[in-house]
Amino acid sequence: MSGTSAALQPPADAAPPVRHPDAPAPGELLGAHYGECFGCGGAQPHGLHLAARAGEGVSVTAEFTVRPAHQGAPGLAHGGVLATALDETLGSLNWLLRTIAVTGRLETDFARPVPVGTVLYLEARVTAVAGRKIYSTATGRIGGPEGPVAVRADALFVEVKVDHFIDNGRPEEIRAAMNDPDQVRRARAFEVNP
Ligand SMILES: CCCCCCCC/C=C\CCCCCCCC(=O)SCCNC(=O)CCNC(=O)[C@H](O)C(C)(C)COP(=O)(O)OP(=O)(O)OC[C@H]1O[C@@H](n2cnc3c(N)ncnc32)[C@H](O)[C@@H]1OP(=O)(O)O
Repeated sequence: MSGTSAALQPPADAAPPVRHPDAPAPGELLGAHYGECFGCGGAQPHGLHLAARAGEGVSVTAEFTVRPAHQGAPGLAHGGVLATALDETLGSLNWLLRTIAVTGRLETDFARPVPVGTVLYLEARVTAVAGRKIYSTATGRIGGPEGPVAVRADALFVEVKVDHFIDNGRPEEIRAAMNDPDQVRRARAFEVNP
């Protein structure tokens, strides 16, 4: 079963997404947006360590290997972890729009069980943009990049300013991020006209 609720249908005045002229080239690894990120950061031992690459247009591909720390049922990936992999892949589309956006809504279909040890081959693309609202879709395949779809998601991301994090994040992590030149550079790389 699959489907998208009315909240994820782009409005009539939505526009096709525009790849930012300074977006990373197709094939380029995007790297982590934050080292402590559970989805993509290298500093989280049990994190997903998801590695995303720019694709054509406003699309990305990514791979995530399911490890024992990601189990829900014995030997199978936890659904929430798989949703995280989809969320993170969709979030990495920000690099191509050069927009900072956070997930407002994420609708996920779980079509097949995903065993520990599996490589999940993810693909995501932006389908439409309406003001601050960014509509996107993703799939995760198993057995290879052309294998059967195990999970899929449709999402609405909402554009925010860097202040969203500064105002809402715990002060110690925000302070550390603002004192880290690499982090400041990465945050700026997400912004239009940095
Ligand atoms: C230098 C130091 C600083 C460090 C900087 C670090 C840079 C890092 C760079 C990049 C980070 C990227 C991270 C990616 C990680 C993966 C993605 C995630 O997991 S993100 C985490 C989970 N998501 C949240 O925590 C959002 C929590 N929610 C909110 O904060 C708000 O609800 C927010 C921002 C989503 C919207 O709030 P509003 O007050 O700004 O705007 P309103 O008016 O409510 O919504 C705008 C439009 O969107 C629709 N909308 C909002 N939420 C919706 C929903 N759930 N369903 C449908 N529509 C929704 C509304 O109906 C409205 O539409 P109409 O303009 O009226 O047409």
